[in-house]
Amino acid sequence: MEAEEGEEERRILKEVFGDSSDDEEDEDVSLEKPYDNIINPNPNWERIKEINGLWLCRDFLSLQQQASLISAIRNEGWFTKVSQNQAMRFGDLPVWAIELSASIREAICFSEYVSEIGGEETCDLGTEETGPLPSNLLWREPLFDQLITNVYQPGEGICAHIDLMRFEDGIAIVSLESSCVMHFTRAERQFCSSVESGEEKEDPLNMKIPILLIPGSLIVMSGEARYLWKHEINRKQGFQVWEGQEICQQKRTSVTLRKLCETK
Ligand SMILES: O=C(O)CCC(=O)C(=O)O
Ligand SMILES: [Fe+2]
Repeated sequence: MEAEEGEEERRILKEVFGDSSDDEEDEDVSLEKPYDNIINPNPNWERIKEINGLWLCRDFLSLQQQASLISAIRNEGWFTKVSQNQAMRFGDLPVWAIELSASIREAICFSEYVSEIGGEETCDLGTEETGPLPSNLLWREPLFDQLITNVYQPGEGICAHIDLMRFEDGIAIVSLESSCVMHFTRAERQFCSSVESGEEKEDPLNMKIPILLIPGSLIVMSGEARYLWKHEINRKQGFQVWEGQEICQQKRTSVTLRKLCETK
């Protein structure tokens, strides 16, 4: 069984990177490495303009890093049966998750952000107002001490929710294996009554904001995005639509990193 799994991993790596048997340069694609920590030197961050505190980095992990992260998760042995679809860790995280947290911090603090302040495009280096995480969260220690890995089969998702208050502000989600659309809706939806009919009409601001999470992408939520908006992944027929096309669903894995609130 283990030998079969090793064979399967080699087959996937070969599919992603080609046959590297005689190529010395490719020898660092090692299954032994917990997680390949060479970060993208220039990740592209996108501020989601409708939602304060929501940032998306589509090119956070290279194909190689995604493969080594998937391999590290698989090596944990958490998901040996199809019925196992979630694993949580608190406190001391696996080495690959500590390295992933370090990569998240680096991707945030070494990037330049294009943001719109007063209608003008400006480039800022991770300042409180413009970066994916305010500096008090970015530099806390540890950045994250709680991990959830979720595995979703086609059709499976997660209901609209706000993450529990026992977690601090500043939450990161890394997507792997396949794309999905995550929808954000305001936690307190507002209604206004129509004078004529007495019916409740939804405020136009009560939008549902779709975000495409591709494999290797990272989203970071803080402030309003974390506390005032719910997020959900509805993978029922008709909900996973992007640019007018229903996404072809496959197995998806995600890694959510959070920090537990201090207990008094
Ligand atoms: O799988 C995801 O992308 C989201 C997971 C999530 O929202 C959670 O675990 O709270
Ligand atoms: Fe969540």
